[in-house]
Amino acid sequence: MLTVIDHPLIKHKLTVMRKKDTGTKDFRQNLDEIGGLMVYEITRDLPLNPVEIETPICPYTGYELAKKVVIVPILRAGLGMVNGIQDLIPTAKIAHVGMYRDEETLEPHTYFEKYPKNLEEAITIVVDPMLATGGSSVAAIDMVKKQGATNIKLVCLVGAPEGVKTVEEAHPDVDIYLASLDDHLNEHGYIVPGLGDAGDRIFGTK
Ligand SMILES: O=P(O)(O)OC[C@H]1O[C@H](OP(=O)(O)OP(=O)(O)O)[C@H](O)[C@@H]1O
Ligand SMILES: O=c1cc[nH]c(=O)[nH]1
Ligand SMILES: [Mg+2]
Repeated sequence: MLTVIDHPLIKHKLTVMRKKDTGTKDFRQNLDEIGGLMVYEITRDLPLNPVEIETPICPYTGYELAKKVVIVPILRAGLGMVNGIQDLIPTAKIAHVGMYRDEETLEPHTYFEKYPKNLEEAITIVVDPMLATGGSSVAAIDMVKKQGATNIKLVCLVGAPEGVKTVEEAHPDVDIYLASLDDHLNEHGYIVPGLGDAGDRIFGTK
């Protein structure tokens, strides 16, 4: 299922990121902040266990998260979303999936993967600012499923309808969250209106 998170703060910050004159520092900071704001929506259905505690006044049955959360950034650009999410879920473990998209074929190529143990028991949150053709996200979800992950969420900033369709068809069990569903892909596979190359803008490589 696709959820587009509709929030004035996210819209404001995403507009700053879309501006071509926004520099690396502000781009990164706004991405970080949007990651944090998206967490509320992403975590709305996290299961809880009851836990017995003592307040200063009396015994109380409270709650704690029932499952481990694993964040899986798709390198490089996905790294820009990790801090904002981890700030709110400090116990989250981080996996890494390194992937680049071939500029001609638009096919994803994997160059790194590293996971924490027991993904099958975790809530796995795959993050990448850009969902364009969907090739990278589908490949990353294939990889975490191979590691045993069953409860998977895909969190992107900007998505194209083409990419959403591709992920939905390949992985109908995965919930997709976006800050914006954009219009289309151009002839180079870039999202329109989009925000350009997220990795280059985060790391200042262009
Ligand atoms: O949906 P897709 O068509 O697969 O495109 C999206 C992918 O492209 C970008 O990564 P890129 O290959 O530029 O690598 P980078 O993060 O290192 O810049 C982006 O961060 C996604 O991972
Ligand atoms: O628009 C796009 C498409 C793929 N990757 C990006 O960084 N931006
Ligand atoms: Mg890039």
